[in-house]
Amino acid sequence: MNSSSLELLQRGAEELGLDVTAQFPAFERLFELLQEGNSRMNLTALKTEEDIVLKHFVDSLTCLRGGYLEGGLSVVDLGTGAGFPTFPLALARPELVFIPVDSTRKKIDFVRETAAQLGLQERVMPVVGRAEALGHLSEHRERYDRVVVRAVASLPVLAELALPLLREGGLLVAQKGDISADELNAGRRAAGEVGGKVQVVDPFGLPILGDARTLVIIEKLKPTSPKYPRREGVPTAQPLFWESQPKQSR
Ligand SMILES: C[S@@+](CC[C@H](N)C(=O)[O-])C[C@H]1O[C@@H](n2cnc3c(N)ncnc32)[C@H](O)[C@@H]1O
Repeated sequence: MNSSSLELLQRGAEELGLDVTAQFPAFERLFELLQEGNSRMNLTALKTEEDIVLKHFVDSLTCLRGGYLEGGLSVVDLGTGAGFPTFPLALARPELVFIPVDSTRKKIDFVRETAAQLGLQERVMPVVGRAEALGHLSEHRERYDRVVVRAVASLPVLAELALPLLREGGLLVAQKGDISADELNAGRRAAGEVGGKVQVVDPFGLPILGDARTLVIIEKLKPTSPKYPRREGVPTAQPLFWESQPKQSR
């Protein structure tokens, strides 16, 4: 990465109250591995250094707003893709343990290899699978402190997929774009249905670029009914309380 990209990374991080200068070599290695991986498979549509720095690295770091990811927590990254937001968060917060989850095996293989290359294999432990299935397995159900999610689905879908994985008192940290009142309303009702409550809605601008983002925090208040998550594909095809809406990833 060139020096202006590193400067952008630090400027973006500073806007979030972070100093990532000590992690520059690791971010540079992550950038290289992403480019190598992208030449073998389609990992990300973002190709320029500036886009990757701002729209992947800094964008992922915004999940740290509000301090909901602090302390020695276990954090599921649901629908991690090429490892976002896991990698930037794991580099910035050495006390967190991540369980990146994705239904696509080749993406999880990439995340596992990248974690090893970055020396993060002790606290980045990827799992291949669909949230609909993992949410019913005793080794994953109601086990985790946090679920973090970026660019995967609408809020009611995220509530149904994530809340079963959280222990009581755990939090879903959903990083969204500009969320509509209808989506938020459906998300609130869905959260209630699966044992949670929307506690915080925090709209903000992506550092440097200003693109609209919203951090939505849902707290798990009581056990999720065993009927959730519904079987594979149903949460997305028929989102709770929002059935007429189109599929959405941000
Ligand atoms: C648009 S990508 C976003 C990836 C990453 N979070 C990011 O911000 O770059 C969505 C990812 O979620 C995964 N995904 C979607 N639904 C899923 C589910 N029900 N269970 C597990 N993974 C899922 C997809 O395979 C895909 O890799």
